[in-house]
Amino acid sequence: MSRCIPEINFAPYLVDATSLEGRETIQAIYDAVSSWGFFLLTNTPVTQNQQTALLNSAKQFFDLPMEKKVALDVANGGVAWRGYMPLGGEYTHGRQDWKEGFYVGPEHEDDHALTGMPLHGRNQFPDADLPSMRNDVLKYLEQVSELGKMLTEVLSLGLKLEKNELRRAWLEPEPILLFRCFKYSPLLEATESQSLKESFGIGEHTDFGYLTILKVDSPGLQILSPSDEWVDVPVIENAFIVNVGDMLDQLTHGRFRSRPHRVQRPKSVSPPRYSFPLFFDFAWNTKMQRLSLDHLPPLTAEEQELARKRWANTSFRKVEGTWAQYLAKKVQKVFPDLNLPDFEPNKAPSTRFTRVVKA
Ligand SMILES: O=C(O)CCC(=O)C(=O)O
Ligand SMILES: [Fe+2]
Repeated sequence: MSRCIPEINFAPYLVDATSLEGRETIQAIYDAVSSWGFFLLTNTPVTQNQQTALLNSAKQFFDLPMEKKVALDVANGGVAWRGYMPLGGEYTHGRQDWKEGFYVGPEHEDDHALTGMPLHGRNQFPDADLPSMRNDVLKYLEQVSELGKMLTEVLSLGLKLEKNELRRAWLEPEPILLFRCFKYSPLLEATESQSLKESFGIGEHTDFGYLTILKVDSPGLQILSPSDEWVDVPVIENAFIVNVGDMLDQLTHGRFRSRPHRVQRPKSVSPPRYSFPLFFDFAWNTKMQRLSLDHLPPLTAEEQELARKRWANTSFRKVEGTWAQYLAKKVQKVFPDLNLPDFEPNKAPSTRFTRVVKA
């Protein structure tokens, strides 16, 4: 097994999914998610212009004076969970992450059927100070979300299902999108305490849901290889890092792997690092049911044992109920004072601990 994360060219699939090269692309993605749980994807339809506009907007946002940013604090956005996340505001396994964030979702009108539910509602953009940011970010989100839908078709085909099967089952009427802009500031050798110097941008974790589609501007992301070694993910301009979340691992009986990763802080002499994960998730009311994959060769005993070990580290016990129930449980951790409806059946495997916000 190579020590490098698989790098996959998406172009042949886009040109003709049924050609030999198109089918090889589907197989390469299937192999990557079944081993590393991660891959680098080049030549996607997400335009270079949109990626540059997003990066520039995010840089300008994080450069705004602090009072402008805290005016958009996620705490003011309520359960929509949108806005500015200050430095040190999030924890992974009880340790403070060292990054600032800006959280975005699709802009839901007040009459949207799910407005008022967790993760739905309006964004908090700095419209007065950075009037172009709203459009730059939302357009990018739209394009990457389209990419997520295409990748869902690829996974469907890879699992020898109908092209539209997973899209219909998982993403209708619309996927849940949790989009984040992160800024990781370099270490300040002179002033920081030893424990802070040893901290991560984001500590070791697995992602929670379906699929993460990540853009980064510089190195820092490390993933645990199939042979359990930490390896650096190289930076390829305009490429995306795609990875499997815990729920996708579960739904595929461990055929696709949700794997640990972490982010190192930039060295003291480096510029800040920016990254843009889109947590591309199942639609709100999607029923959580393991796929019926009996038409595929069964997993080997070793693969099954690896899956069992992955899940042993989570609080996953049952796959049942709707995706909303898992998400609400996660949001409830952030907003414990909220009286959410009965979301009991699932013990969400929330590996990321977030700041508590008093309602
Ligand atoms: O910043 C990165 O490169 C990765 C971020 C990440 O793993 C996450 O937000 O879950
Ligand atoms: Fe992650």
